[in-house]
Amino acid sequence: MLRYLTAGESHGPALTAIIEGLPAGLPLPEDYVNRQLARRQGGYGRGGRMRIEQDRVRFLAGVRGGFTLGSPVALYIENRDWASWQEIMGPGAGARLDQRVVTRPRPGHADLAGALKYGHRDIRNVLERASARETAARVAAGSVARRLLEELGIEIIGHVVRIGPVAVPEPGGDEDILCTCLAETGGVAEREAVSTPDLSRLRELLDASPVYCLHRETAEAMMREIDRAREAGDSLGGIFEIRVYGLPPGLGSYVHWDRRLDGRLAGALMSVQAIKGVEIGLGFAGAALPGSQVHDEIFYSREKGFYRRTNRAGGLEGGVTNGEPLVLRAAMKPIPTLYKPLRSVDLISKEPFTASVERSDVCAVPAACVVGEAVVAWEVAAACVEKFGGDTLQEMKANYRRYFEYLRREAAPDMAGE
Ligand SMILES: Cc1cc2nc3c(=O)[nH]c(=O)nc-3n(C[C@H](O)[C@H](O)[C@H](O)COP(=O)(O)O)c2cc1C
Ligand SMILES: C=C(O[C@@H]1CC(C(=O)O)=C[C@@H](OP(=O)(O)O)[C@H]1O)C(=O)O
Repeated sequence: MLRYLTAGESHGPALTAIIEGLPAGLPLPEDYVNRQLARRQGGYGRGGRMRIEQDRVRFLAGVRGGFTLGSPVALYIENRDWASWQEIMGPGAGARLDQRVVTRPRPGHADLAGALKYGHRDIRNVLERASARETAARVAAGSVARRLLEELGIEIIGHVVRIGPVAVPEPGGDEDILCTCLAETGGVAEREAVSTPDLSRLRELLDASPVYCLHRETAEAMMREIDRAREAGDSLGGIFEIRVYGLPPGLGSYVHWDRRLDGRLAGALMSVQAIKGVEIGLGFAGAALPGSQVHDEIFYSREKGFYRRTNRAGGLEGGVTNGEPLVLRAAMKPIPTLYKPLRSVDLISKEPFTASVERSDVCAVPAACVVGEAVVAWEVAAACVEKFGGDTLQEMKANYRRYFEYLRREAAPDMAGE
């Protein structure tokens, strides 16, 4: 079983995670994880904190000579902002603590609900852990899962499909992803067509840039919208889409509610801070259509085996992967910390106030998309470990190969050479 826990406060010394259940022998360079951490930090619309942090992972346990040992992997990401917060966050926090107590809950954040739940009179005790700073640890853990999936030929790609009122026109189809990459500086890279079987160019583009969207014009309009929100002291949410390619049929199960992969994926995405909706395949649009326009008809040829011409189910039927790419979308609400003040009430004095803000992201949908890729990678890798098991990567790959041989024998005898 693959599992992980994270710990760490936003302005504490560091974030940590412990991962358990990885096979031994998985090549795991720190730089691989660092590339994903850098992608999460980027994206148009982020605030001042991202200029302070330079997230880099350090493996404290479970990795030796660049390979996993089969023992728990402990990882560590330093908070550079800690240097400015030691007096407030450190064990010696004393006199200054009284002056810096936070008693003004922000609507939309965990502040009020968290303070009431845990009996805190200083909202800092809530916001430090509720903060999406924690997603750096989740991306690090998810990158480890992603590395494992790469060994099995499984690819994960995410892209932004909506920022506030600006959405990409319907993507062309399942066959092609048209990708436009935007650097944080606002530079727009060449528009390129990338076909799904050849994902290497797309991966290169995405590695180079954290902000991406299917269409150049739309991406530019999204950035203008973020500028407008910043000038108005407001914030924006949006939607991102995650696709997973190269999956075998048969991950997850219909036999029990908590083994359904659709539920696990939706839960993982929904657990990301500020995510308020998740769709699989057609999702909510399917509710308005007749069944004949929703379900993916099944075809068979001796060369291909069973196949579909459409993928409206988003790669999942009965909570089980059906061999088509996974297509998942998540909706993020606008950032709750606003420069434009919203009304609230002081936790202690009960006096009404309008909030003042020191710094905040205006829009973090591209960053959330990278987090989305990570949590999806985690769930898919967990399902692979369940199905293919193995104490070593070699054993897991051999089990994986045998399963494919079985599928070929059953479904496409010609491909198995029979
Ligand atoms: C990558 C990322 C960055 C975020 N940045 C901020 C931020 O700068 N300010 C803020 O108030 N909320 C930010 N949020 C959202 C809050 O963390 C989130 O709204 C809060 O934890 C409450 O949880 P909920 O929105 O799921 O109810 C961010 C979320 C993500 C995923
Ligand atoms: C630190 C990160 O995001 C933070 C998430 C966050 C929140 O309330 O969720 C609030 C902001 O923190 P601060 O108040 O320190 O600027 C963001 O910068 C990060 O993504 O690494």
